[in-house]
Amino acid sequence: MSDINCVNEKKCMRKQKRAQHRIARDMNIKCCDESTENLVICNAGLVTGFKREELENILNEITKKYTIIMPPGKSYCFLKFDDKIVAEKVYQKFHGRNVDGQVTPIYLTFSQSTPDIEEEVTTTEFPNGLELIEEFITIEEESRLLNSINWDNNCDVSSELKHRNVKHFGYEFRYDINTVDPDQPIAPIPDDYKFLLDLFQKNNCGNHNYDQLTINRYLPGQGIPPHIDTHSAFEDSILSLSIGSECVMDFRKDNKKVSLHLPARSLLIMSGESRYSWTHGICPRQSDVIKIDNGITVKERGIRTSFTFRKVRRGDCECKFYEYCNSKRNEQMIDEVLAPGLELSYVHDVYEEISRIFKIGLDRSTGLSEICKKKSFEILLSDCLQLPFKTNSVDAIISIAVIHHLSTHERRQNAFLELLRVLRPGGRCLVYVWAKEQERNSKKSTYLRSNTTSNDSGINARDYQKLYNGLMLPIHENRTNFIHNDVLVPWKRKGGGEFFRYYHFLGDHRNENDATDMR
Ligand SMILES: O=C(O)CCC(=O)C(=O)O
Ligand SMILES: [Fe+2]
Repeated sequence: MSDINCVNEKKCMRKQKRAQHRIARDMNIKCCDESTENLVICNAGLVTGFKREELENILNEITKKYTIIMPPGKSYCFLKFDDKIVAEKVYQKFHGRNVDGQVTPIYLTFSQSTPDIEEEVTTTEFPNGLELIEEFITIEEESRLLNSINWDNNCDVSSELKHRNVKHFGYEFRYDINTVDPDQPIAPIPDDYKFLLDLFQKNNCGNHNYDQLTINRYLPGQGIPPHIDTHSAFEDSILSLSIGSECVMDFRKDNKKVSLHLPARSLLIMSGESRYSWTHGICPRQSDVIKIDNGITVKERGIRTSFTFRKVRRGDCECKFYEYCNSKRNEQMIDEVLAPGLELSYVHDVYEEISRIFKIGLDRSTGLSEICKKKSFEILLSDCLQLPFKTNSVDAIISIAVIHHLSTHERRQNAFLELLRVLRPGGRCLVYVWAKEQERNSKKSTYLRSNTTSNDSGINARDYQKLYNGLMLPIHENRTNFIHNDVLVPWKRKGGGEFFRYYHFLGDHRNENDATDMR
């Protein structure tokens, strides 16, 4: 320990609160003011350069029995002790104080749990289904390909993204919605590139009828965020030919990371597990560390151009990697056993919690009903699956923003049936739900238009998954297109922090339609 110096208490609390919200959002871990056997160091982690050994030295002064969990890429870390008395001791001794290895005081908070993750392990073993063919094309072919691209030609479907330039052939891959429209072909893959398609066939490079090509050009310092190419957009087997310069591409799954050196003229084949459940990305750096025969070295990056060939999918993805799949597979993961718990935690509890801000309401939430009662409004506490009305007894019903909170097709259908049951013959009903599609006649909805920050990162919501009873749900990025049918939508609180509400977006024309499916 060096220079024990307790800092301003208010500042400590402010930092603590901010970190608590971040940890709840990132890890779904609730921090608390009462003591538990878990602690979070809010502002020191692998990203801030905090070393496990330094932390061990500090903790060893108090106890030898603890577990340190340092999530990769995070500026905080977790400590687990055998009992809360020890955790309290550690809190008292270190919260708001300077410790060795950190330039600023560290802030601690208790938490209800610790993440169930291991640290990132770098391996050299290729993910299943990943293959790299070096010298796939000749130097002459490489320069022919490079010369064939005219980046100033705006006739092609091209765009200058924040991170790189791209051109598309066959179909446009829309980075804002992470998908292609299979019904809107664009200029086909140019004849100049047909020799590549023949080479793929000759070398048995996965799916042979590639009909979509994206050319990416990366300047030194540019990259592509980690992502999985949208399952519903493309078939299995995605090929990427590197030309002009080499680079290192990182593959990640769970806590595993594989950094793969892609030499110029090499062909990368991603299929099966590596295509469906590992992310791939290129870190925006000026240079890469690569292995050579007699050790490792640093290679400055040049301009790398990649030709990515894919086959546009028609119909649903049938992969077995459900938790990464945006085709209607998410739906299958939510069954009648999980549904009530999911809706309780991520719909009803949220509305109970926020009911204070509503002025009127007719709801399942006791909080909202209380407010109405106090204002002398007529109010019924009820569940949309069991309406407290006689059959054929109601003239008109308005159901606003309710049915999209039910998490299975059957439950949504039952809600519609329940509305129909109570409605008298000739009665009228208006149902209002969130739609998956947010564009009409190529015009974006107000919801999308009110987004002030562009989202051309190529990252899709899948990158923000949240674990619930073994169920993975993507966290939606507000004011962007809905990529998945089942998501958690964050509700930002004015004072910081957020609630997550479960939503099922209806109306995706390729998926079920809960209302019209009823016969
Ligand atoms: O540049 C590459 O090799 C990969 C490009 C890519 O992953 C993509 O466009 O989805
Ligand atoms: Fe990709």
